[in-house]
Amino acid sequence: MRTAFAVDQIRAAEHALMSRLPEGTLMTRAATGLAVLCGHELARAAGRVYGSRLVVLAGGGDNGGDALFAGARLAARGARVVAVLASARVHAAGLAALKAAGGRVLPDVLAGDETWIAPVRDAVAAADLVLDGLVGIGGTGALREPYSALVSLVNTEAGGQVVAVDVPSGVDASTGQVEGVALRAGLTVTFGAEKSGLLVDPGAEYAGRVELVDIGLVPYLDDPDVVAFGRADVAALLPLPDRESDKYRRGVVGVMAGSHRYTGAAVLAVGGALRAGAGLVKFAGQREPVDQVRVHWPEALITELGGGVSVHDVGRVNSWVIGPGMGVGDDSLEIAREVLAADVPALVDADGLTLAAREPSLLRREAPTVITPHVGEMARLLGVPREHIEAARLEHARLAAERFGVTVLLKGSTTVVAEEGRPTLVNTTGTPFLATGGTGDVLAGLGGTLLAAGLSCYDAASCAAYLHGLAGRVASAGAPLVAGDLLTSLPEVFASIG
Ligand SMILES: NC(=O)C1=CN([C@@H]2O[C@H](COP(=O)(O)OP(=O)(O)OC[C@H]3O[C@@H](n4cnc5c(N)ncnc54)[C@H](OP(=O)(O)O)[C@@H]3O)[C@@H](O)[C@H]2O)[C@@H](O)CC1
Ligand SMILES: [K+]
Repeated sequence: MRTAFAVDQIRAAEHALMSRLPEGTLMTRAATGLAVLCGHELARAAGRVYGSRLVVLAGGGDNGGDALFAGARLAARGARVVAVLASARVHAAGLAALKAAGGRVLPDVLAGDETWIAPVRDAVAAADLVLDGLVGIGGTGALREPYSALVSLVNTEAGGQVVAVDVPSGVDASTGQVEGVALRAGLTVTFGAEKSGLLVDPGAEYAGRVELVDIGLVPYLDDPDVVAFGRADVAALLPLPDRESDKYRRGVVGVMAGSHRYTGAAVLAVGGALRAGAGLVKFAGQREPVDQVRVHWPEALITELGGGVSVHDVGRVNSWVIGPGMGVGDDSLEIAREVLAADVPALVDADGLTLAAREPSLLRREAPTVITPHVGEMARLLGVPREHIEAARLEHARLAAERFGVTVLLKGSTTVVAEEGRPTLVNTTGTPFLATGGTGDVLAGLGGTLLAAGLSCYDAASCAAYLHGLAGRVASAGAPLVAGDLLTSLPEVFASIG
């Protein structure tokens, strides 16, 4: 499991650790680790450290100090290092060390004219490696000049590897938010512990690969702010059938999905539930989706609603999945009320969420509830513009979890699972090719089966996101996928989890 922390947590741990160590120890540890990793990058890119070209961008705080000390170490190994100073108050000892090791300082960025641009651009374009020590966890708000101009220049001109020190400058280390410009790194070398903003888009995208340098902070950290599951975490939670299992013990999933317009949603949601290993799937819906589910999934038990047949006729289930393609009219609302009155865990998706935006009491349930909105649905639920949600995914997922008292799985470029009292989970599997119609229906079915098998909402949502993302990767292999491909990939994905 990867764990990540907010800036105030890092600061508290840093404080506790620093009080036990001679001054400068932590920066030495950080800069040493940074220099080693940069050395590897240079060896890979330029074949060797000796004679390679390095540009160090240094801001006015300790982030710049780390970069200057690391630059000094690489200069001592024969790298040709030039520093660009973005502040009049750069770390004095770091700068002295760099100069003593043979590093040079480029013309004054702060002179107020534009004479610095051409030499800095040439140096950045020719560099095997650019080290971004402009701003780390001390950054607040959008980057100011000249930091933002330097970052834009690196983003457009860098010819070699770009390494961010601790955090890419311009990315909020706690949230991953980017106001204005931020540095696009190929590698981020972070100190002590991962920062939450490195795991969540847009920050995660700017960070590139993340390497952690241990500086002894871990014993001083409290519970993580954000976690990401790995294969072993999912394997430990997934229920595998044993000799004692029968279909009822494995879990019975009720699926209420589809409508005369959207029959495919029902087929995909039922497929997701079956392929996730449900003991039994009971499908309830209108005639058209019923016909389609019957053809595609003879394994499902079917209840056709209407003509005096209601949700109650479905009988006992261990969980409900409700919403994909079910419609948002008054009939659908009535069905949603009946389903969500059941005393079993429920996963509410798609049209079910549109209905809940209309009638929030639908989500006020005694039994546990997972909601699986995409950004547009979340915008409707919370009544905020979708751009705000895209920019601040952690904040809005947590807000919805708190406001509605449910577990939230917010889909998108980074899928996030939020529940009060638990660290927010960030899903690291997936592919942009998953952004296509119907994939959410499969996810809903998958999550519903894990709920029926007895996983908590948090675990079910987190495992479903992980498995779904892996299925997307297997199905796409770098090419477009269709939602049905996920169903074909799921057996391989489950087998690989073991
Ligand atoms: N945690 C640890 O255990 C360890 C931490 N270490 C390192 O310390 C780093 C934190 O150092 P830090 O506290 O000095 O802050 P830092 O990130 O350099 O930023 C402050 C500078 O940025 C500037 N600035 C801010 N916002 C800005 C904006 N929007 N636009 C432009 N400028 C902006 C701000 O300017 P000012 O507001 O003062 O004008 C100031 O000059 C941390 O990330 C890690 O690298 C390691 O050495 C050892 C172990
Ligand atoms: K940085």
